[in-house]
Amino acid sequence: MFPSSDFSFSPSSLFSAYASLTGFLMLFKSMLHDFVPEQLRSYFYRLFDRFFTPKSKTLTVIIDENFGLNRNQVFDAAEMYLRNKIGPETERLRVGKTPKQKHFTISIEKGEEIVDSFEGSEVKWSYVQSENEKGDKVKRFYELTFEKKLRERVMTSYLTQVVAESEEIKRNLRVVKLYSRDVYASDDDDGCAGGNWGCISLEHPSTFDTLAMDPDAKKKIIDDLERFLKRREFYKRVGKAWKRGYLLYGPPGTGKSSLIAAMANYLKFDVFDLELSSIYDNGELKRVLLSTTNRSILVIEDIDCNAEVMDREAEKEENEEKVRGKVTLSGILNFIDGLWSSFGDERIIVFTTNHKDRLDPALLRPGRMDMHVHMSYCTGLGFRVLVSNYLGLDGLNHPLCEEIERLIDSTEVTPAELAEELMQDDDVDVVLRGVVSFVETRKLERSKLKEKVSCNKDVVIDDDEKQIDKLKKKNAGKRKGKRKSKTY
Ligand SMILES: Nc1ncnc2c1ncn2[C@@H]1O[C@H](COP(=O)(O)OP(=O)(O)OP(=O)(O)O)[C@@H](O)[C@H]1O
Ligand SMILES: [Mg+2]
Repeated sequence: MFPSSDFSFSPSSLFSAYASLTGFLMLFKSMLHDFVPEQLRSYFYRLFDRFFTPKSKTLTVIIDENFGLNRNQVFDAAEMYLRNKIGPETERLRVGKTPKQKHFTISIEKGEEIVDSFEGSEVKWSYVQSENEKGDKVKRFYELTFEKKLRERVMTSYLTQVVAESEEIKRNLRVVKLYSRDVYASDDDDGCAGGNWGCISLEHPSTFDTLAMDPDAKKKIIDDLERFLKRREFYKRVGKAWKRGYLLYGPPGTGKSSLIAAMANYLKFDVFDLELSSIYDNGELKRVLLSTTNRSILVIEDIDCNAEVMDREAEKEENEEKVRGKVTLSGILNFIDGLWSSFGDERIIVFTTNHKDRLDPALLRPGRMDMHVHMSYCTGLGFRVLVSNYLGLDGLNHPLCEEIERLIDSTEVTPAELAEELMQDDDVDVVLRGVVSFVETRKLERSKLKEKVSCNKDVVIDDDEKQIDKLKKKNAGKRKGKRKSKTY
């Protein structure tokens, strides 16, 4: 063992060691200059640099705005990704918005840095903008700096994660479009896919939160949509086109169209609303459908009401001449699961009908429409959603709600009718009394109607009508009186 004092260096010994090393290096350089031919000198200089320049532990990757003649996808992804990573230490930001944008766009200013974490280590982003002598911007790029040991992981996992997250952010910010063949170019049509369709922004406010329907059925639809989105590889593996069909059926005003809007807003998918009566024949149908885009919902409302869509039996009987100039069910089915169905990705097809029983069995065959969703009359639980949306009230907190829920569960009222009632007044008590009288009246009407049907009576029972009238008047009176004296 050496005594510890043998390892200590005095400042003077350090200085003299440094002086001799510097002297040696200068002598080496001058020898190099005098004795080594010029061609070999640069090689020795590089060798010299490599040994004596301190090694950096970090690596910096440059992400240019353009990649060849194209935009660099990683640059665009970084720009989007970093918006959500701006921390309190950032000192300068840029903010902007076009008239059509709903949200502000925030980005970092040149020279600013953003620190992100990846697998427990720091990665540092800085935004650089080079300028020429006149001050014109000539190049924009990001520098991504991280420890060298992370190189493989950053270049694969981290950058993949940046691109994926930026796609998700873009999807959430995207304005959903409603396409129709009846819409022509308007101020609002930027970003329309073109083709045979015009488009406007889908401003429908319906979401799964505002939709009054059985909570289990709602959850089933959301889960189904989620599963569908995640199954790109699955569809490829089993050799099925990546699309999903929903048949929404139920009486008018039960929320079929609202559900479509909720699906579009949830998935951020554009909606292509196809009016079959505007299509001349199967050939045109094919052209029109081929010009729809991926990640979209194709909607054909009231499929049973399209007189031109003949049932298959009738279609078989028609000769070719007659079928030309018509949209046939076969033409549509060919796009659902025939040869033409495999075009495009992430497609959703929705048919709606008020009368499922009138549909051709070919359309109802298992596997054709993947999910049949019954939009039924409002239930007590559905009413709670409406009360919360329209009155901003937790339904359970109002004494009348329990009575209404009970009434609703035992009669047939649509969410549309209840929504209408809930908008009648600003006073919550007045509104809920109105709902009670509306549902009571409906219940009485329904029971009398049923009675008439079951007894096969043609006679309208005067007393019943009077009773309904009386009830209506009484309830209207209740509503007026309520304005003066508040009970709840
Ligand atoms: N389930 C629901 N949840 C919330 N609001 C609803 C619901 N159903 C209907 N409404 C309200 O009623 C209006 C009409 O509903 P919607 O157009 O979705 O019904 P629909 O089933 O498509 O009717 P139709 O068969 O006549 O096309 C909606 O704008 C919404 O305000
Ligand atoms: Mg509808």
